[in-house]
Amino acid sequence: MQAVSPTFSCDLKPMIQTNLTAKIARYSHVNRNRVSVRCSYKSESFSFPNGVGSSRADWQSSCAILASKVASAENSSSITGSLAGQVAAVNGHSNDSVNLSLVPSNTQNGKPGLIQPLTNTDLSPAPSHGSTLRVAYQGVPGAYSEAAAGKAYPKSEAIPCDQFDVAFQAVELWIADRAVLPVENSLGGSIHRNYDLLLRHRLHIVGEVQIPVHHCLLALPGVRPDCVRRVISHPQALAQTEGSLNKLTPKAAIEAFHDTAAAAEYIASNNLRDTAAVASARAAELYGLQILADGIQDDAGNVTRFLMLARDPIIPRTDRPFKTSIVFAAQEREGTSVLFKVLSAFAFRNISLTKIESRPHQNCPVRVVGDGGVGTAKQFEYTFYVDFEASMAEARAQNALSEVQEYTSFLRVLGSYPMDMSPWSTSPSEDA
Ligand SMILES: O=C(O)C(=O)C[C@]1(C(=O)O)C=C[C@@H](O)C=C1
Repeated sequence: MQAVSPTFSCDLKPMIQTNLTAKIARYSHVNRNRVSVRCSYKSESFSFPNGVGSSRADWQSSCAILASKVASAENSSSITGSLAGQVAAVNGHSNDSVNLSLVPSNTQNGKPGLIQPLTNTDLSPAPSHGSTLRVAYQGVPGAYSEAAAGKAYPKSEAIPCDQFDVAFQAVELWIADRAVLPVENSLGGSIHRNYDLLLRHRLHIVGEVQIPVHHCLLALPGVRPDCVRRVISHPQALAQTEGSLNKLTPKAAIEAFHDTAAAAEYIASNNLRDTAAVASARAAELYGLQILADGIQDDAGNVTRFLMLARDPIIPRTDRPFKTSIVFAAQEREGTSVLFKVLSAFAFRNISLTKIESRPHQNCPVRVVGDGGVGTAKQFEYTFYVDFEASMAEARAQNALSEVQEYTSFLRVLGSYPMDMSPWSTSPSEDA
């Protein structure tokens, strides 16, 4: 074992070690007495003074708890960076309701730098945070997901995460109280990754928000559209502006980026005069870019639907329109008719479906069927995601699901939640 501080010794996987060592070093400086750890990653046996188990999961959660103490000490001594106050309204949502200051920013030459999104090496339970709701979203400030988080939870602290998976984990590990993540766009279609993650994680859908997505083409001040050789953005945003980009920058290469606002920030921080980003007007303002073209989405009514996720479900009600989301896999013996039977269970009860999505079955994506002496047929296996317009508090929804259960090998209710019936800029739900 290698000692890294008087109170901490470990033999860790390098990535964890680097991260933790740096944090411990800083933490020790702040409050040396509260860190006392002895651990070993490879042998999977650890001894923490507070007593942790011996599994890898225990180890990971112990790392998380330890790192949270670091974060806690750091937070109480020196949270500095905040973009709050620098940001303007986006998509009709006033920024005065969204606090963007959670993640401490870097400092560059003594000045506050850019907010760093959470990464999965940062995940650790957060310290007590008072009563402000913390909402994880994927992207950096200026992303549409941040606007969605602000619409869903107007008085919240928005927590940027670098990946969708990190936003899920942030809620599971109590770093955040909610996550707001996109699932579909009216032009680009479904965001499949989030469907897969809904199944992999155990969070509940507690609401939905839809926001109009109004894209701009952004570049450094002084750059003309004909100088643009490359356009970067989130793949969904590029898909939603394909027609406009063909006209505006026909010769430019199109490249995918993590999120729209990160693309804008990348251009600004690297002073790229030949590159433009597809992003929001708020991203232009945040990162000091000019708007070369406004409203470049291929359909004026471009809208993205986001799910609000929490550790606990809400109690379904019947006094307002509710939607329920389920996921299921077919029972093998039901064969190809299972989808028809499931959909009939809703149709007979006059329950409208609003969405159906199929994804490869995570455990068994292909099933080998028969062998008539001419080779082996391979049948693709799916999990189906269905949204229907009814509350789980209604008998017709409960009866439909009892019937669906007969045809399925697996059925999970992802959530029963109020539909977003709001005009664009108001909050859809007080329950969630
Ligand atoms: O990149 C962003 O700004 C996001 O919030 C992500 C995202 C997406 O994943 O679809 C969200 C809404 C828009 O449809 C474009 C991109």
